[in-house]
Amino acid sequence: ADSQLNVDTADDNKLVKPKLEFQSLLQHAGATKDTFTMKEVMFYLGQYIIQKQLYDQKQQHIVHCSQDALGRVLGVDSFSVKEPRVLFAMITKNLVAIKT
Ligand SMILES: COc1nc(N(C)C)ncc1-n1nc2c(c1C(C)C)[C@H](c1ccc(C#N)cc1)N(c1cc(Cl)c[nH]c1=O)C2=O
Repeated sequence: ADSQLNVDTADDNKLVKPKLEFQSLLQHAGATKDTFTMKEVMFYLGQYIIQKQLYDQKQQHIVHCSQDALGRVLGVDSFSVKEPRVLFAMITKNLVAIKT
């Protein structure tokens, strides 16, 4: 099944399909389609975080999302943008690799 294919976060030619709640979050950030490259996913999520000012005013690499759909989707109350492995692990749980 598709969800068994591991989402290749490095290969920007691979397309991924966000699961339902994640899809609506990306649309909130301006996305108008339902399949993305990983770079596009990170771009829209980044826009979402900046637009909703979810970052910590003091330590701006910390994102607080416990009161936001982002926290429900990623399954954490906060995270640091400086931890790529942790970030990609949380995000890829919400994506399905598209067979191409
Ligand atoms: C709080 O963050 C920031 N705050 C500020 N202020 C001035 C307050 N300026 C820049 C950033 N910032 N730094 C990084 C990112 C951002 C914005 C776009 C959220 C992106 C990023 C991080 C997390 C997600 C998710 N969910 C999506 C994209 N990012 C990335 C991290 C990784 Cl691992 C891959 N690609 C990225 O763009 C960074 O390193």
